[in-house]
Parts: sequence; structure tokens; C-alpha cells
Amino acid sequence: VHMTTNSTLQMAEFDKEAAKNASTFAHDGFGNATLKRLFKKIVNIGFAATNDSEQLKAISNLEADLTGIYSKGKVCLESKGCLQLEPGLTDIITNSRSYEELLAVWKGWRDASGKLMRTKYTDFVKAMNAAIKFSGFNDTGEYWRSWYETPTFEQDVRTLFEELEPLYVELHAYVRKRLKEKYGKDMFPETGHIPAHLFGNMWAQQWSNIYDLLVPFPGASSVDITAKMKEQNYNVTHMYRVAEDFFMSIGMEKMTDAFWQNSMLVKPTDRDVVCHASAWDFYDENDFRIKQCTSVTEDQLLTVHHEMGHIVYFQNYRHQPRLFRGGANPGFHEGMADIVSLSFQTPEHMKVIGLLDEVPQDSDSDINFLLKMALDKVAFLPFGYLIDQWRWSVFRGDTNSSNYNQHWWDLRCRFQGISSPVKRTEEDFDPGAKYHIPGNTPYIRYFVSFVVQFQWHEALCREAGNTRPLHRCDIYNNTNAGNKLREMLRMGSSKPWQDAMEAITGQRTMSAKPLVNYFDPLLKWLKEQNKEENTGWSASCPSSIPTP
Ligand SMILES: O=C(CCC(O)(O)[C@H](Cc1ccccc1)NC(=O)c1ccccc1)N[C@@H](Cc1c[nH]c2ccccc12)C(=O)O
Ligand SMILES: [Zn+2]
Repeated sequence: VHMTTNSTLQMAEFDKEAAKNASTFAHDGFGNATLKRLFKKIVNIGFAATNDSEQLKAISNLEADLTGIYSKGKVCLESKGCLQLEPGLTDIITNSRSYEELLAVWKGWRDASGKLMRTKYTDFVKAMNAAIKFSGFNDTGEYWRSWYETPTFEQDVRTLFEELEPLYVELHAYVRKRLKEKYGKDMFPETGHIPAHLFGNMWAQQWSNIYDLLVPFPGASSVDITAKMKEQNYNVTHMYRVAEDFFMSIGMEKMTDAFWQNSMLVKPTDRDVVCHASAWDFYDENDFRIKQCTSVTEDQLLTVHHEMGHIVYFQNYRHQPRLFRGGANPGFHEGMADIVSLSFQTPEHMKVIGLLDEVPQDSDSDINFLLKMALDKVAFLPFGYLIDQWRWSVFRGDTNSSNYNQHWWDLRCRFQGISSPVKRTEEDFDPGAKYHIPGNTPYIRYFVSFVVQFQWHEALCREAGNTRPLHRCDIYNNTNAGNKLREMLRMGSSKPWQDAMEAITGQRTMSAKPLVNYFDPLLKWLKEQNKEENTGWSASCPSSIPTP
């Protein structure tokens, strides 16, 4: 911690010095847009603007403490000993179909992570809000939203969410009906909510791990990719080679030697590390790294593609000045990380890489595939939306340490239609059980990413001359699509994101339409399935909780 604090203080000193020098120029009046933008980035130094180094030390030390708690958290089960989040608890949450076992792991993780963070998190917020005022922002949330350079950003994302909510409500109703069949309807509250621990994911953020409970047409084809990967003796290195091959097939460069030498691709056995995957740019145009506790599963193969997508963005803007080596906005970096997975996951591509024997063309298989995609991409939307709704309200002071958990569950119940399977109090701090809260990584970027990646997929597939339905399009081996994508990537953050969006799609705004169009065949089927269902849920959480 001492080292981190020093390097944080040194970097802040440098940023302050550079900002001071830059502000001796009347850069607001510069004619050259690029130079003006560069100066704006030099003077906009965030927390480093504070004159109180104690605040910077607190921010750095508290973040290290909070991520330390997260990386050391473990749950001891009499049946399986003591397990950490990755891989032990994640494997159980992914594969167990026992209501009680899932509940023990779900509650245990929250007791071992978030519950220990509340006081530190309160101090963390205070220190960040105090420091950010020196940069002219009212609170940390306003600073984070400033990266989108859009005065109506908060309203824009709410509008996008409202456009997407009807699709989510239909998916939720179908999943609820099928989970009631599996676990018994008396385990579900009258209010229409689904208990949060039944989705095959520790945070109920993506639901594809319980696809086997939800398959629309069991007779038609649906593939267990993890089983296929194990059958074919996939190892970690091969997973990275498969991802590299995809990017190279659309004309991107291979990973550098430094990538293979310096990355941490498996969980070390000698020390606790933050296993949450991440990609790192060392800004020397050569040293790019992934840090991931990789295991051989389908989820992990998608995460490998995600992290490598960040690396490919780094490679494509490495010629830019240092301050332009970033995503056009943070959502664009996440969108780039995910965009190839829309091609990679298609049955067509699964056959190309030998993880599927035959490509089914019947409509039942189509619905099976679209449902699986919706369990990741549609299920995620309210989660991706609500994390920073909570955090922005904390930074604003609308939510404080006396109602952190109450407001968290208000949002989870209202937007996701899920509820806690056990009683929650203000002794708990459930936001802390999700990496991005102790890790202080903003989250609205993923909501933006899930919207824009469909806009890009539609544009790149058109560029590639695709004639199949959008959900069957695979841009693998298509350098036209790759060239179009590279046009945007090379810009880095040298231009406003609207220019980057225009480079790919010809539009200058975010739009939910491509996502809705992609899932249109599924929506029709879901509405049919839900004819007898009362879709939706009450805005507030259930007052009583069914007990097993
Ligand atoms: O958090 C991640 C992946 C991690 C990351 O690649 O986004 C990582 C987060 C991070 C940021 C800062 C420090 C440490 C971790 N972001 C990066 O590594 C990164 C690097 C450079 C630029 C932008 C992002 N995914 C999200 C949600 C998500 C989006 N797409 C997915 C696909 C499959 C599974 C999950 C997701 C999650 O797990 O909740
Ligand atoms: Zn990412």
C-alpha cells in the first residue's frame, strides 16, 4: 500500500505540474480542434487537482484495502472446504441446481466481501468527493459522466433503458415460469420477483449458465460449449490463440511477444491476486498485457475474447499522443471488447472452430440460439444500468451509509425484478460483493457497450455483405468489416465519440433499434409463451421472504 500511495502522489504531482503549464495558454480559444482537445485533456486531471495529499492517500489506500478484501474473500462449506470466488464459488453458482447450496454460496460470498467494506467505502466516497471538487465537479459521479461529453447523458441512457425494458420484461416472465417449474413456485414471492441466487451467476447479471433449465426446444440442437472444449482438450493458451486467430482473421495484428511474456493468464498459486479479468496498456507501443485467472469454460472463452478486444484497441491507437490513447468513451472500449463475441458465438462460427458438428437451420434451433444470446445480452441490461444509478446517488449524497443496502435492493427489485432470498439489513453491503464497487470501476460503460455493440455489429455485417439474419452473421475472415472497425479504433479518444460512431455506422447517436431488431424473432416467441403469464413485478421488494 505504501508503494501505491507514493506512486499515486508522484503521478498527481506530475499531472498538476503539466496542468499548470498548459493553463498558461488560452487553449479555449485555439483554432485547431485537435490541439484544443489535447490541452483540455492535459488540464482535466480529476482527483489529482486537490491540494490535500491526505485525500489522495486515502483514496489510494482505501481502494487497495477494498480490493484486498475482495481478492481474499472465501466461503467455507462443510461439503467442499473453503473456496474463493474464482474458481470455487463461481463453479458452484454456475453448476449447482440445489436451492439451498446456491443460497449458502450466495449469502456466504456477501458476508465475506461486501459486509466487511461498508465503513471503508463510506470514507472512500468522502475522500473522492472532496478531491474532485478541486477539478470543478460537484461530485465523483458528475466527473465520471463528463467522459461521455454529452450534457443529456443521464437522460439518454434512461431513454435507452426504457426502450429496452419491454424486451427484458418478456424474458424475465419466461425465465420466472421455467424456474418455478424447477424449484417450486412456493419459493417465489407473490410480488413477481425472482430470487437472486438462481441465475447461474453470483450477481444475476448474465443468465446463460442456466440455459439448460430454459431450453425452448430440447429436441433441436443446443450445444454445451464447455463440455466440447474439455472434450477437445482445450487449454488456457489455446483459448488465447483461438481469440487471437479471430482478430487476425479480420485484419488485426497478432499479439506482441511482450504480451505472451508478461501477461498473467492463470491464477498464481503463491499469492492472492485480484482475479477479476483486466487488460493493461503500458503505453510503450509494445507491452500490452491481460491479467486473468483463466479456466477452461465457455464463460471464460468469452472473457478471453473480451480482454483481447481491449488489447486490439490499444494496438490500434498506439500511434496517437499519450492522452488520446483511450476509448472514444469508456463504453466504446467495452463495446470493442465484446463486438467479436456476437460473431464468435454463432452456430456458424462454432462449426468453423470445431465446437459444433452441424449448423442447424430450422427455426426451433434459431429460437434456442436467440434465447441463449438473450440470457447474456438482454438479461444484462437492467444490471448494467442500475449499478451506477446506485453509485451516482451515493456520490450525490441522495443515498448515504444509513441506507446503502436499502437503496441497492430498491434498484435491484425495481429494474431487475429480482429479490434477496434472505433478509437484508444495513449490516450488509451487497454492492461491495460486485468487483466494480471495491475496484472503483464505473459501470454504465457496460450498459452503453451492450447498446453500441449491436449498432456496430449491424454496420459491420452490412459492410461484410452479410445476407443472413443479423443473429447469424459472422464477420470472421472479413477484412472489409475489420477495416471499417479499424477506422474507428485508430481514432482513440482524439475525436468526440459521436465522430467515432459515425465512422462505423454513419449515425452520430446511440440507438436501441439494432439490439431490438436482433432479438425480434425471439420477442414474438416469448410473447406467445407468456400469454398466460402476468408479466412484470411490483416496483418495491417483497416484504416477506419464502424460506426453504
Ligand atoms: O468487468 C468485466 C470485464 C473486465 C474489464 O475488461 O472490463 C476490465 C475491468 C477493469 C477496469 C479497470 C481495472 C481493472 C478491471 N476493463 C479493462 O481491463 C479495461 C482496460 C482498458 C480500457 C478499458 C477497460 N466485465 C463486466 C461485464 C461484461 C461485459 N461484457 C461481458 C462479457 C462476458 C462476461 C461479462 C461481461 C463484468 O464482469 O461485470
Ligand atoms: Zn472490459
